[in-house]
Amino acid sequence: MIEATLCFPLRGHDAEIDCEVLLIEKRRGLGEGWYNGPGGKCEPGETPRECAIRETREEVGLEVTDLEKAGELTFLLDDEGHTVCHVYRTRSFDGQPTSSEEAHPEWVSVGNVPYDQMWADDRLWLPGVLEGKTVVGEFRFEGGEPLDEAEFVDHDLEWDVSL
Ligand SMILES: Nc1nc2c([nH]c(=O)n2[C@H]2C[C@H](O)[C@@H](COP(=O)(O)OP(=O)(O)OP(=O)(O)O)O2)c(=O)[nH]1
Repeated sequence: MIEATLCFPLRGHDAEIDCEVLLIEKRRGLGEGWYNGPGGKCEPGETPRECAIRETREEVGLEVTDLEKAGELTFLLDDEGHTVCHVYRTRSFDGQPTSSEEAHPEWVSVGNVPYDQMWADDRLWLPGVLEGKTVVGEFRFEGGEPLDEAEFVDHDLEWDVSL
């Protein structure tokens, strides 16, 4: 199974109207053209936390620290494990988000996340993650590779788990 990560940097107050999340518009690869958090596949020998920090640096030039584990998501494609994705959030970072070949960063109000331009499952778990909850989820897709062209058919979520 592919091991991957997502990191959601947050800034502002906890109240929904004030708080913003750094999303990227993905410019290539899986999920191209959609919004997501910075992240990507783990390299050999790398921990998911190290991967999330590296991917955020490579994609948007931000040095994130104090990552809090917020979720563990398993994506099944045609009943086989395809990707396990480790989800982090953080309020600690240095630098200014900068566009790269892979990603165009954008601060978005957490009440205004463009779920209609994201993976179909994100509206089910990302709001809770941005509110500070933890989640373990399983998401079933059907229709063959690539995952981002398969159909999202079913899910199972457990909240407030210890990760
Ligand atoms: N928000 C969200 N992200 C997902 C879903 N499924 C899924 O693989 N991802 C994430 C995990 C990874 O961060 C990212 C895919 O990895 P990636 O960005 O490295 O993919 P890529 O094909 O561009 O890889 P690369 O060749 O550039 O290394 O998409 C999903 O359903 N929702």
